[in-house]
Amino acid sequence: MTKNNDSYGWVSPNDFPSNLKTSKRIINCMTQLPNEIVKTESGDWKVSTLRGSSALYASNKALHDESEWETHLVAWTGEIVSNFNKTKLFNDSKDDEFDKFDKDPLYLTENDKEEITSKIQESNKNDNIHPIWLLRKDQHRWRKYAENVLWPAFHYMINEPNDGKEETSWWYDYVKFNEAYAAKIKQIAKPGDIIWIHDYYLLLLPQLLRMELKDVYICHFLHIPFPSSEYFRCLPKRKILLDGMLGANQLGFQSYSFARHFISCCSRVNGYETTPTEVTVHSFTSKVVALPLGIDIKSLEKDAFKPEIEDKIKILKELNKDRKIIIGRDRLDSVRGVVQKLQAFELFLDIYPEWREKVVLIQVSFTPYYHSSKLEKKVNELISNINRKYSTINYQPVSHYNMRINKEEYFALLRVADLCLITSIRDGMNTTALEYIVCQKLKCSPLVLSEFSGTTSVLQDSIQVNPWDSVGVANAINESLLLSNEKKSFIENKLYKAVNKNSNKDWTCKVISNLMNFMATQTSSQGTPYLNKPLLLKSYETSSRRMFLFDYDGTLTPIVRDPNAAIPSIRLYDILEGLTKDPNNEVWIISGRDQAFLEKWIGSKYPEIGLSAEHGCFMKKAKKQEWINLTESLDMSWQTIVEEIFSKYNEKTPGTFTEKKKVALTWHYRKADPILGSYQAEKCKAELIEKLNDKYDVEVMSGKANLEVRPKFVNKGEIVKRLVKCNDPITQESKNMNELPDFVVCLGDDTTDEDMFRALNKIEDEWIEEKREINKHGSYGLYPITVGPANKVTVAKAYLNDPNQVLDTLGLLLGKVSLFETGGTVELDDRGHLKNSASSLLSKQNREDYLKSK
Ligand SMILES: O=P(O)(O)OC[C@H]1O[C@H](O[C@H]2O[C@H](CO)[C@@H](O)[C@H](O)[C@H]2O)[C@H](O)[C@@H](O)[C@@H]1O
Repeated sequence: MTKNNDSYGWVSPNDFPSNLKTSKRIINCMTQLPNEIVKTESGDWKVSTLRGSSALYASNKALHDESEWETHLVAWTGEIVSNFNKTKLFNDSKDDEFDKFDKDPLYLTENDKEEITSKIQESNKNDNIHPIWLLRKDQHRWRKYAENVLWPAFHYMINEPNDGKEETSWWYDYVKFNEAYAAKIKQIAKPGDIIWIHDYYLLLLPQLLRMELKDVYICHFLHIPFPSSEYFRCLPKRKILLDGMLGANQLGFQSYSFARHFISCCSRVNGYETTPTEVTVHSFTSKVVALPLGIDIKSLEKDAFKPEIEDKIKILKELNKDRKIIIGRDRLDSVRGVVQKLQAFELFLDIYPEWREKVVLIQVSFTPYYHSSKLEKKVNELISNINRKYSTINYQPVSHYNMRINKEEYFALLRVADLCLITSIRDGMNTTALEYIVCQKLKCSPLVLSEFSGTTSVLQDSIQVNPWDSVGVANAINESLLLSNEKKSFIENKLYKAVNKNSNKDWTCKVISNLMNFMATQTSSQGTPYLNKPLLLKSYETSSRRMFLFDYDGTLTPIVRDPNAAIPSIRLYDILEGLTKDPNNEVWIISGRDQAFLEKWIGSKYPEIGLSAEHGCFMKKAKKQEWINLTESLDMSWQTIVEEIFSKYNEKTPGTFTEKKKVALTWHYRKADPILGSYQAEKCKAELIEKLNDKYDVEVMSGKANLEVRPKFVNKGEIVKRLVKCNDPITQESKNMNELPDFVVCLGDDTTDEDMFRALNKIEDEWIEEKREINKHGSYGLYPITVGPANKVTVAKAYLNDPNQVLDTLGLLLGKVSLFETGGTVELDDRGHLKNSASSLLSKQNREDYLKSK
């Protein structure tokens, strides 16, 4: 299918910054295809155009038809409707995992899928459409987490307290939904692609993609509001959701106030480093931008000013005689403020009697499938009241059309109106408001717009109201209807210019060019990615000589104020027990702690664990009693000098103390006043360096609210090197090829742990140089992983946020934790069952039986 070749005014792939690779392709990921798929009674597949989200689909279409970008669309099919069994497809019946009774015609053959795909491509005149098939019996399940949890919270509504069971099953489906997109995109993505993800159904997708794809540019755009951190923090999955979004290089919002809330959540909820326009997590920076969505003005003007519309306008005028027409068009859900609108309109007629019989409100509503009958009842009651109160024999103040009206009637209403009233209590972008402004370019009627709508960021010159202030809204209606023609056209002019300046095409171009400009400033599109846990799991399952090299404080246990209180949790013991039980696992703890601490809390309980104390000064092999001192022959006279300096600072700084180990000495200032503590630490460090550096072979290290001094001769990296490469870490006798580990997980949080990661990276480089064979997952199975905080510079290849996530990850390897708890990722079959799971296999069998029986 060919392009129009009207690339004028489009951002061009040739403008891509020269330091960046481009494939000249954009992969758009949307919640649903722009089509409805129906199986008719004759058994044919019918594909028709879906109503709604027109601005979004228009953006993809124009990119494909007019620009130089090769544009792809990845989207879910939506609920496939079978006319035989409509109710069944949409009912909420419990979907039993085994699909025992699932014999409905939703079983699609590969031929069915091909036929539907080609009909979709034909209907959109676009060959690059890639449907996502998720063919479970209860097709509605894929929407539930997004619509029952995210949507309300993002619109400042919190659900009733609940036991969380239902929400957990919705969450599993949400993860799977995102996962299905990731799997499809992985099949089609190429280096240099822009992957543009839309909206709140796909908040996990950016991170899922970043874990697996290299050299792609990911942007996400949220079409609904983003709430303040006080609301967002109520979501149990708040941290995973933010991390999911932060896999994107650029995050777009409808207005800066939404962007600001997002940034504040990143810093308040996840503790990340932020600026007013950026969030940085493990050296990876996401740009946060406010780019309000625009509409397709050209095609709207063409449609809204067609001759057929004039006839409809005439009829509307005749019906309403010389009365002023106020128009409202809203989805009937709790955030559109229809109740507030009706209350304000009633008040308007109460306090401005001169307008009675002279003004009508034509309210067009459509009830979404998730409608609340309570709301519908309230709206109907209010309308009856107003009409009862103010109707006359030839006048009815409110006409309510609760239906989807056709396009022509909609445009006629927007054009004939004397006022448009939008009182939403929260929305992202109200396209009715934008369309109204375009339709009013000749008549210039005013727009009264809620200040809680994201649309105000574009329509700054509209007459803005607080929908909660009925008197204020009533007054605004009166004043707007009394505006002089001159004033009206002055305002309309400004508003029209604002809408025109931000067309759908402008919005599309701005999202892309902002992303490109930002990427040009970044040295790498990657940063340190979040740990790819499914890959780690696969690698674990297919390896047989595994090593686990753990730092202790801040990695296996959270940092606490008192070093003596940082003792292992029951959960940690349970995990260490599981790991050591497997004869294929060798476990080491490589810590700054002294022997006594490690012996007491680890060695005495798990003699199978090897221990390294005081940053490599001492070692104790698994199942051995004796500790080996690697620093035996060294001069230790520096200890007295260090102790003296530390005690001087202890006296000067309340709350500080010295931890004296056998070799290393640590000065702790966590309990001191934070500002004084850091200040004294800097001075103390300088003094130590001055007194020690030339004379002794020791290192002064800044740790977590501490200063440590230990011999330079050994460090944690040296220990890692010996453990991985040698049969005996003391004699350093090398391992044979077939003795080398095929899986090494090395976890640490502190600067001293970077030595371990560096050592592991060096081993990997050597193995690459030696052209050693890689495993079937494309690596040597070496995993240097850093554990928060997010702002540190690291040489690790992946990150986890905190010790809790460390235990989750280890629990995953031991089969104690589900992948869903960790935010993905899982492989699915085309029905959304876990691939190769019992339910997937049974479902497949049922499908085959069903097809045979036909
Ligand atoms: O190598 P590690 O196992 O990470 O040990 C490093 C140091 O950890 C301990 O201090 C740190 O953790 C304490 C408990 O959470 C905390 O109170 C303190 O502020 C941290 O600096 C330990 O006391 C040191 O001996 C270790 O060298």
